[in-house]
Amino acid sequence: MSESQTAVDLPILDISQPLDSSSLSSISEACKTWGFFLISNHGISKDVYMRLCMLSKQLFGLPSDTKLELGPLSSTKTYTPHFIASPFFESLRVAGPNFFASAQSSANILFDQQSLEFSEILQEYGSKMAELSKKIIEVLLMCLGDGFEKKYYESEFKNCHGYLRIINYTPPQSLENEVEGLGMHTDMSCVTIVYQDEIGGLQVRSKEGKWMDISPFEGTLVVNIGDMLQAWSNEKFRSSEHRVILKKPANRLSLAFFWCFEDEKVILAPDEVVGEGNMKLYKPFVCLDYLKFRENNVKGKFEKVGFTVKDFAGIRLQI
Ligand SMILES: O=C(O)CCC(=O)C(=O)O
Ligand SMILES: [Fe+2]
Repeated sequence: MSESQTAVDLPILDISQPLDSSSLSSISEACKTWGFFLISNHGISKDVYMRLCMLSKQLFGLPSDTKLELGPLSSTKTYTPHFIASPFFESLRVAGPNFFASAQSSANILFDQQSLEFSEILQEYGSKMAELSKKIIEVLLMCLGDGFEKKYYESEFKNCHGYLRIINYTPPQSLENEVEGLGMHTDMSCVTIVYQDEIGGLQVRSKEGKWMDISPFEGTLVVNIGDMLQAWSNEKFRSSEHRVILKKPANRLSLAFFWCFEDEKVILAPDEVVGEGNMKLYKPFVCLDYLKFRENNVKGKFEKVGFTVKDFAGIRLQI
């Protein structure tokens, strides 16, 4: 089957404009069906993106021993080396809200001379992502109900925080079989914003279990719903399984920004979000307890063992 036949057609939200009712309904629908949509006019210039890519490539090009000084066994634990997520995957985590300081502490260990450029650009990118995340949460609250952004933004989402993962996928040796760069998973965040390069390979699993391409689309970023928001919205939004397939013998770079509830938050869908006559699908749970639950399980393998947010806090009907 050709690529175009399996690509999913996602709505594009112009995040710089006030929302009209037709885009609100297409975003609602996409979040329900796919848990994914695209945003345009996001305010990240091509120049900032290119500079960040260049610096990231430099960083991942360093010798393995150097990178390992950042993790996973070192005190910083910001670097995830190959073979943890997959043989092709490596990543660097930069934590907010002070992205500058977080990037600087990694750069100090990696680079001999001070790399101010790296930290400055990450501060710019990270703070822009935090701003976008806030806007996206407001839009999603509007999707859930009239006036809900006023009602719930301050009381529920104001302590959200974000972190960035710069991901490098090294090219596979052979492309004869489909190669997974990152196995099937759901994100634990409220929302994730992904800047994927032109290589492609990000896929979402349909409710029927079919893998669909999320093709790169110039000028847009990919937004997806995570487990925290699936639970908080009582499944009005879907946290979909997704993965990355390596189809080309080329390096792939992506920037994934995760916007999450604070660790101590108790996640519980408000009655009004659940809606009259509907059942609550999740027991209240503490955010950090879910994160720990996921950490203690082997990464990936969602099909085999139950460890989604549904398994953790879902209310099961007695039949
Ligand atoms: O690399 C990508 O395009 C997506 C990465 C992703 O799904 C993740 O890091 O959770
Ligand atoms: Fe993901």
